[in-house]
Amino acid sequence: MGGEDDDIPLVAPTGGKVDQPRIARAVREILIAIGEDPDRDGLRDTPARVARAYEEQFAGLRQDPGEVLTTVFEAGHEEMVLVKDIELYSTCEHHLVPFYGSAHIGYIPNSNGQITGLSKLARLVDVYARRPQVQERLTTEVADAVMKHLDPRGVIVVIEAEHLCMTMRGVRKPGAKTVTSAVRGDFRNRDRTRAEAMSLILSRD
Ligand SMILES: Nc1nc2c(ncn2[C@@H]2O[C@H](COP(=O)(O)OP(=O)(O)OP(=O)(O)O)[C@@H](O)[C@H]2O)c(=O)[nH]1
Ligand SMILES: [Zn+2]
Repeated sequence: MGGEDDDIPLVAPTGGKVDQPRIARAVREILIAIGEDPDRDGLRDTPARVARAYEEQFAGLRQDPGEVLTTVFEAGHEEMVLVKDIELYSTCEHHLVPFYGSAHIGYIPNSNGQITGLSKLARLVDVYARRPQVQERLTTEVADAVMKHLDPRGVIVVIEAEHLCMTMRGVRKPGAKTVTSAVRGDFRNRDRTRAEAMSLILSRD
């Protein structure tokens, strides 16, 4: 890669924030490169706006999944807990365009009956979704975080998503859905447990 910005060091932003001025400069460059006038009325504020949007879109890079799953109760419940249809929005790391869909997370608490707040599972999805991602890694990262922080007997994560990089450009196949799963512990070892979770996930009511 050449260009006048070669002397800018490749360092991660500090202070828990993205480097907004740097993003704004880069977006201005992109606008020029596509043949736009970055100083016309409609675009003048766009570089700064994109920088602010990226602050939110990539906030997960600076969040610790362990902090999200801290609220752990002992409820004595040792059967499956399943939160389904968790809406998710992420950014494809190949094209930096969105992919979006639903995540479903089921787990079986350990013999201490340790459970977490239901909202924490949805927050966990956001921590990993708000990063440049591929769907497979998003799925395994959520599963591994639940295993690590809740120490359950098993976890299953299923994600269904549509990728705008396959819809608005490239192969252009609107409606194509990618389904990924990650199973750990009892969900991996016991066919009936996995089948029960899948039938609950696939039931549409
Ligand atoms: N496995 C996987 N692939 C993804 C994901 N998001 C996007 N892709 C794919 O990443 C691939 C990148 O392929 P490349 O050939 O390097 O890029 P490209 O020339 O833009 O490819 P096309 O999209 O086919 O035009 C494409 O096939 C995308 O569909 C994802 O979450 N998981
Ligand atoms: Zn893509």
